Amino acid sequence: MALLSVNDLSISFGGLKAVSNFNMQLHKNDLAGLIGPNGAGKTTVFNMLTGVYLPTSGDIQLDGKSLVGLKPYQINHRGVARTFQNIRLFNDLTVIDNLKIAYHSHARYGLLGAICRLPGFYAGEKEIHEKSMELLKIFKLDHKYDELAKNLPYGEQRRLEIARAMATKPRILLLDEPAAGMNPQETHELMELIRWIRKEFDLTILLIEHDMSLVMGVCEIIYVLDYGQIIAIGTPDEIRNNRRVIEAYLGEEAS
Ligand SMILES: Nc1ncnc2c1ncn2[C@@H]1O[C@H](COP(=O)(O)OP(=O)(O)OP(=O)(O)O)[C@@H](O)[C@H]1O
Repeated sequence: MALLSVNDLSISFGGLKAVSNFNMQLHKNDLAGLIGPNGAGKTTVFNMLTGVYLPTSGDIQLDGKSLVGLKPYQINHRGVARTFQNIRLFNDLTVIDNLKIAYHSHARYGLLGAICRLPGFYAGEKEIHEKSMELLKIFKLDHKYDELAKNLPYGEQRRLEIARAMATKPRILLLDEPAAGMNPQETHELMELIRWIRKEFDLTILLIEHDMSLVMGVCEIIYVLDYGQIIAIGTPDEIRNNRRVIEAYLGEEAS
């Protein structure tokens, strides 16, 4: 059975049908891409998968259970985490505090434990600190744990955002344009990182990306959207040579 099964998902905004009959099956450990010209509907798909938008029709199932109608935090607790096209860090918090917030959303001690500073609170805090440092090490940000997020260079902010998503222990990670604003060297390192976290954390990854070197370099299966509809699904080689895909991108260049 597919881990994530998306069936005939559609959404309209007023008269605009932004996504029509979107279907997708992601299996455990898949590394998939979602591409398409500007305005094709890619982020809208992510927003439906994560509960930001309620689909007009269709279903999204994780392990056979519907996610439709759940709040974003509930979907996150079920195992779906994401990053955003425009980085959304807590800019005035330190690097490590950005991670601790994500861990706290899954902390075992309750509000009473925190307010009354019960023993479980201190044990929990120590564990969260240690886990945050471990994750920062993986993302090569441990030496910057004490810096404000806003002072990190752009590529590091993107890495911190992925680390924060990983702190919620997802089974599926959705990355919205992870290479945006990165130079070729940073993009190359990001590719390695994506491959590595998929393997290390036994993760399923779906990414939106305009950087074709990254998409073609890491994704095993690619879904192509144009005007809200899937126009092709295939391996990087199949997609590279697909006439409809080439035409969709040529149309974008011409406009
Ligand atoms: N909340 C909204 N209200 C109205 N229209 C919306 C809303 N969200 C998205 N749209 C429209 O839906 C369409 C798809 O937008 P979306 O942002 O999903 O495209 P995209 O493929 O992610 O584009 P890009 O690559 O430029 O980020 C666009 O026409 C957009 O204007």
